[in-house]
This record gives sequence, structure tokens and C-alpha cells, in this order.
Amino acid sequence: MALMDAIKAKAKADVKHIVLAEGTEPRTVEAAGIIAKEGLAKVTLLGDVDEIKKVAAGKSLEGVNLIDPEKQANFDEYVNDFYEMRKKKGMTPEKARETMKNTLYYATMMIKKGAADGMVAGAINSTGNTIRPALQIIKTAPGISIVSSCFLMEVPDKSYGDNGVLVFGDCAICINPSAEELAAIAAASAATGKALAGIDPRIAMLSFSTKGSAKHELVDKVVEATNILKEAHPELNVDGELQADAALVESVGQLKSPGSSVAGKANVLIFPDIQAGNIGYKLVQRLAGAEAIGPICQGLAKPVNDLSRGCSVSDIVSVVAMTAVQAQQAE
Ligand SMILES: CC(C)(COP(=O)(O)OP(=O)(O)OC[C@H]1O[C@@H](n2cnc3c(N)ncnc32)[C@H](O)[C@@H]1OP(=O)(O)O)[C@@H](O)C(=O)NCCC(=O)NCCS
Ligand SMILES: CC(=O)OP(=O)(O)O
Repeated sequence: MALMDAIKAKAKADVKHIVLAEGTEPRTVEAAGIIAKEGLAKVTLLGDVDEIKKVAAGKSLEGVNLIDPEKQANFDEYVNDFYEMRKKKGMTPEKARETMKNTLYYATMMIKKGAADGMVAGAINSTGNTIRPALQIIKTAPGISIVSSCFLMEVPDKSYGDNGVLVFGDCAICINPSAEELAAIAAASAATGKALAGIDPRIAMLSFSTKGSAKHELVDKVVEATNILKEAHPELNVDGELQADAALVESVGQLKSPGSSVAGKANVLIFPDIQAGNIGYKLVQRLAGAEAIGPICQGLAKPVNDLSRGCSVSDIVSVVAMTAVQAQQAE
């Protein structure tokens, strides 16, 4: 919670405008009221305004903007801009109009056009559907080749990571990254951890093998990614390939990777693919009682963040505060 308190304080210091595309979803409506009350962001809910008020069922929506996209004067402009942007990809004016009725697309277009600073959704939409509009409309930040994600994990046992805070990447976007992509995910996750949680990254490239203890092409990918990362970012403190116990437990780390400055004290864990990453973060969240903030998208030109469909109201508030801080940093 200490981590979230710090992020919320940052969000309040320079208020940004965050749009919630799933405006009629009950947890989202409740979260919007809390965000407005706590002054974490200027917040907008998208959807049928009468429906949003019905869902709120007496709960305060004071300070929350309610927007029905299709009734907005800028709707046609957004349709036309989206058509122009995507016509080489087969978009037609009719398809563009239908697509813009989807609030995930309208919200993303608001960010592109500067009408909002960031977007959060995913309480009822899959990660693919939530992120795809951003990949198509907002695109990667200059100099970035791939959009990926990480979680800020805060575990109850403060002996792990930095006082219980760790970064897990990529648990949500890149399904089976190549070695080059895995290196890029590691660099991005380290940067996110530094920017949002103030950690000095010690990066473990995870595998089922430590320093050649197993031979397999899946291990080779992690070794190659570690080498690419070391060459591209000599300033980063990275070790791999490491098993999770070697990454996290000092005695095991020094036994399996003697002399390593990462083994046993890693605070950034990079999973070899999304199967390992998604399963891994959910196990730590549910079995160890960790707070899992994310998935935090990294590499987009402007912040768009996804939620787990299993999220709580408090998770939505946290991800909005974090998106607001990313928006401050994107300026
Ligand atoms: C994110 C995801 C949806 C993108 O896949 P997709 O929709 O099939 O994407 P496409 O291949 O159609 O690409 C759509 C656009 O995004 C771009 N894109 C796709 N993945 C990208 C990435 N990681 N970084 C940057 N751009 C990306 C493509 O280049 C394409 O751009 P264009 O249409 O302008 O040419 C896909 O990687 C995915 O499903 N990931 C797993 C999500 C998930 O289920 N997570 C588990 C729960 S959290
Ligand atoms: C991040 C994630 O796993 O999302 P969901 O639980 O919605 O699939």
C-alpha cells in the first residue's frame, strides 16, 4: 500500500484527465466517484448517460464527467480521422462509423486528439480488445519498437524486491516474444519500475534453468535475450538465465549463480513468455496476497492501461492514479 500511496500523491500533485471507456460497468462507476472525490484525476465516464446514472444507483457522481460519444459534436470528426488513419489497412467510412461507436475506440481517439490524457478499461473487455485501439491509433512512442506491459507487485513479505515491491513483465501483451523482444521488454519494465516505483532495477531473466543447468531451445532464447540486453544497455544490472528461487532467495542465488549482483535480490522479474508471466503474477497475487497494480502498458506514445476482469473497485482507482502519473511523464 505504501507504493500506491506514493503514486496517488504524485497523481494529485498535477491532475490529469483520465477517460474510463466502460462507463456503465458498476465497479468502474463506483471507482470514478472515488477518483473524483480524492482528486486523483479529472475523470470521464463514457456511455449512455441515463444508464450510467442508473448504475450509480444513488452513489455520488459529483465531479465526474459523463459523455455519450454518439451525441458529441466531435463524433463525425473522430470517425473521419480514424478512417483517414486506417484506410490503407482496408478501413471504409461505414466501418469507421461503426467502430467509433465502440467506447474503447472513442476513448482512445480522445487521447490521440488531446481531449484526454489517458484511458483505462478492461474490467469487462479482454486485454486484446482494450489494447488494440491504442496499437492502431496511438502507436509506439518515438524510438520504441514494441508495446509491452508489466505489473507493479507489492508482496506482504518485505524481504523480497525493494521492501516488498517488484516489477513483473510481460504478463499481459506479448505472447511469445523473440529474444530481441524479450530484451526490449526487460529494458522497458526496468524503466517503468524506476519511473513509477522509484526502484533501482536488478533484472532477473527468468527460466527453468540457472546458468546452463538445463539445455533447451527455450533456455537459449532467455540467454540470447540477456546478451542482447547487456550489449544494448551496459548500464543495466541484469543476470540470466535464472530460476525464480535463484532470483529471489539470497542463499539459493549465491549457490546457483555465485558472485551475481542480481541473484537473490532481483526486483525486476522478466518472464520468458506470457504463459509463464500471466500464470506467475496471478499465483503471487492470489496465493501470496500481493497487490498487483497493472497491467501497465509501456511503449505507447500516450498512456492507455488495461485491467484484469477480476479487478476490484480499488484496483481501478489504483490503475487510474498510475495512468495519471504516466500522463505527467509523457509530457
Ligand atoms: C495485444 C494483441 C491483442 C495484439 O494482437 P492483434 O490484435 O492480433 O494485433 P494485430 O497483429 O492485428 O496488430 C494490430 C496492430 O497493432 C500492432 N501491434 C500488435 N502488437 C504490437 C506490439 N506488441 N507492439 C506494437 N505494436 C503492436 C500491429 O503492428 C498492428 O498495427 P497496424 O494495424 O497499424 O499495422 C495480442 O498481442 C494479444 O492478444 N496479446 C495477448 C493479450 C492477452 O490475452 N493477455 C492475457 C490477459 S492480460
Ligand atoms: C491481466 C489479465 O490477466 O487480465 P484478465 O484477467 O482480464 O484476462
